[in-house]
Amino acid sequence: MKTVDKSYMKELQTNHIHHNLSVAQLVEKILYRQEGVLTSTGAIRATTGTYTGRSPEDKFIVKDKVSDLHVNWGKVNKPIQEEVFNQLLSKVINYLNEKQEIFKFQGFAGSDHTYRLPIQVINEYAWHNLFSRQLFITPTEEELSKHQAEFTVISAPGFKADPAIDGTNSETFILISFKKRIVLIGGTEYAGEIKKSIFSVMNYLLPQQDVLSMHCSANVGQEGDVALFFGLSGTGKTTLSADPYRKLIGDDEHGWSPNGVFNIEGGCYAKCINLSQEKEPQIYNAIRYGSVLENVILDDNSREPDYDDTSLTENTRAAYPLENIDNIINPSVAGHPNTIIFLTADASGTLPPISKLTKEQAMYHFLSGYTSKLAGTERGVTEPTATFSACFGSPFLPLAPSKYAEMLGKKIDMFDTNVFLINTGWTGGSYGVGDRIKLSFTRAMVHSALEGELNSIETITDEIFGLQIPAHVPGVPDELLVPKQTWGNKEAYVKEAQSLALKFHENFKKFTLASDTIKQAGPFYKG
Ligand SMILES: Nc1ncnc2c1ncn2[C@@H]1O[C@H](COP(=O)(O)OP(=O)(O)O)[C@@H](O)[C@H]1O
Ligand SMILES: C=C(OP(=O)(O)O)C(=O)O
Ligand SMILES: [Mn+2]
Repeated sequence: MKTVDKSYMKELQTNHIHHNLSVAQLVEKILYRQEGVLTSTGAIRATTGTYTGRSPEDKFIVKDKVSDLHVNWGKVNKPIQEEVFNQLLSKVINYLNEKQEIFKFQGFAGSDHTYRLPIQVINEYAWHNLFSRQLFITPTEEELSKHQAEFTVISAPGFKADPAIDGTNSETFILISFKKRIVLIGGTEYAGEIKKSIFSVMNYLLPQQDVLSMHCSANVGQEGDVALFFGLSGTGKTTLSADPYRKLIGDDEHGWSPNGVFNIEGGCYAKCINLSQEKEPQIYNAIRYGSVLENVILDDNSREPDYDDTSLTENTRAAYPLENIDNIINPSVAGHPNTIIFLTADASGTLPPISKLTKEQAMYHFLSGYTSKLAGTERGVTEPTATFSACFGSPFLPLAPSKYAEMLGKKIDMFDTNVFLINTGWTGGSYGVGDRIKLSFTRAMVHSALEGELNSIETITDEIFGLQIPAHVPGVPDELLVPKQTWGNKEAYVKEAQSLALKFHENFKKFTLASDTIKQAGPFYKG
């Protein structure tokens, strides 16, 4: 049991806290408090005002004796002083004390009992408390009776900071103190901050216990074969892990321990943009009583969601517990991965839709974490922007990327895991000219990879990226597999691909400590 400084709890008045309200009670509160409305699906719909995605610029880690030893300070992990944190904490507590009622959820992060973290979330809003209940792991009554939180999230979106006085970047702040074991959130109603901040915490704590924490989804096949899908936001983790032929472990955050893989969460947080029953039936059907729709537009009368309407944001979301998906594995633990898929939504349209990576290429691409940020999930991103996000999740990694990469490398070696790179982005040209590759084709590629159909198939070497492209994938036209063949203008293709190759090399310069074999596993084209 960790020692937790709970002195702040003394200042938080408790008589107005609703503890562990059930889903039904929370739904009732949300409606009564007019925080949200009931939709035709049975789900609640809430809107979040200005902030409809994460605010990475507003996220800080408290610099103290504890964090200073471990945190990889820089653009992602920006330091904030202890005094600044303490002052904001007491302001937020005063703010919450003035509320008539607030909401507390107690549960866990981590479905493997050996590694789980008892957490509590204190919310200003009932709908955020419902979100927390659905996204984290709900305790049994017995577990609840013994529950002692080892990390606390305090979320007070109605409290806005004054950067000049409070020392924040804006009115919004997401502050993590590893010493006090508190996440303090203010100014933003985007619910994703709540789950992703605990993910950041797990990315700090799990590696210390020899567990690799991963920004990936996971599922398990009929033979018990486990697949991981790494990828930044919008690359397809949630969509591709929901698969009628495979049991879902989780859609976003996992640990890989000496026992195997486990989900950190108890629910999913799916994008709703253009959601259809036909293309994504599992997710569509998961949206029902107890689910939370965020920034989805409804028809005024029928209250039917219009998933094509992006007038509030492209980052519309549905939060629901894992049990809302038909085929899941419960508890969300499984063995060691047989196959790892790196997902990238390449807006340049030059990476092959699927390629098989050598171990060195796997390490190279894991460290690179190339994708295009898609509109909506982060503040300020309005069109696809090329980005390199180490380990496919750098916004959430307090430690140096090499820490996670070393652990992954060892595990891939130990379990002889196959690794593929799948481009769920553009084909036939870059963003604006080409199209996003059809989901049905990506699904066919994923199936072939997971069924082992591509392990001994003939391959074509990509001249620019040096990637091994399978010459045939059942259910996918051959010409789609080689990007150059899909482009009308071959010269434009070469220019675009070479430009991306150079971006890879430029980005990789910072990994000075990587071995030569890994450094050499990058694109063939070097300028
Ligand atoms: N070929 C494709 N592969 C995966 N997703 C696709 C594809 N084409 C379109 N999409 C859409 O892209 C989005 C992927 O988002 P999601 O699965 O939520 O990503 P993540 O969980 O990695 O953030 C979904 O809205 C999905 O419908
Ligand atoms: C919730 C998020 O993750 P993802 O888009 O990967 O589902 C997020 O990045 O805010
Ligand atoms: Mn997701």
